[in-house]
Amino acid sequence: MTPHISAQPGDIAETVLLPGDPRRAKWAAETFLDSPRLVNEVRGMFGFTGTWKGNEVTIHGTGMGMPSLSIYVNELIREYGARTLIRIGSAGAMQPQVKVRDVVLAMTSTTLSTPSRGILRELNYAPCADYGLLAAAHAAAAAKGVGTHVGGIYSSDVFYDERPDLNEQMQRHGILAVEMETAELYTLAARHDARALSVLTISDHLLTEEALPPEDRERSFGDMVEIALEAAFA
Ligand SMILES: O=P(O)(O)O[C@H]1O[C@H](CO)[C@@H](O)[C@H]1O
Ligand SMILES: O=c1cc[nH]c(=O)[nH]1
Repeated sequence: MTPHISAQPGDIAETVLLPGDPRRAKWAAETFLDSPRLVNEVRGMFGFTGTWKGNEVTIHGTGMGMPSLSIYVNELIREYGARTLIRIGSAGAMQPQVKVRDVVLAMTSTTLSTPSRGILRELNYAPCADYGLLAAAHAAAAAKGVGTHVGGIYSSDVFYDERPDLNEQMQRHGILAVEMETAELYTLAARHDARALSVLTISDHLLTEEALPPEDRERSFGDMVEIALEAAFA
């Protein structure tokens, strides 16, 4: 038990899928896992453990933003032994070829800062995905025929951005999409010798200003859940 997770030792699988939204965790567990059982609900942050094709999987919310994700990922890795951590998140497209509902596999993530800045100090550390997970997710996405993009994303500390000049530079440098957690997830996984990947679905478009409603973000991104599960056990 930790300050934020009430699961008993053994209740959390080595493979953990990590949506920001705890209600996406509930939906994904009830939709894709066999025999899902609630293992955490401290602060309303749901975690469920079940099986997928006979493999044990936990799906646990992280909340929004890197400080919140950092709490859950530290506890999942250090106290519960999680070894494969795959974020299943929503993101805003930053390039015209990236469409709403496309999938983005984050190879790396640019940031202004992460909670790890305190230990990395002046180092511009480049967080990167686990290559095996990335390659397996790409193969799974291709087999599904989902519109998929692989490349760099931006992990922001704010949803309501007030730096259009920075977005312009990132668009110029090929950043595919913006979300709020991946840079810290990859940094923590590297520090603890775990595997990590972010599989994202585009929910908003910064150029066209399209935006999906909350219920779609919670309950309709099934392709990314299946891609994450297939990658985890490839
Ligand atoms: O849909 P989730 O996984 O929460 O991800 C994205 O959505 C939230 C903002 O609406 C941020 O957490 C961002 O990273
Ligand atoms: O535009 C968006 C969409 C999802 N998540 C973000 O952080 N930004």
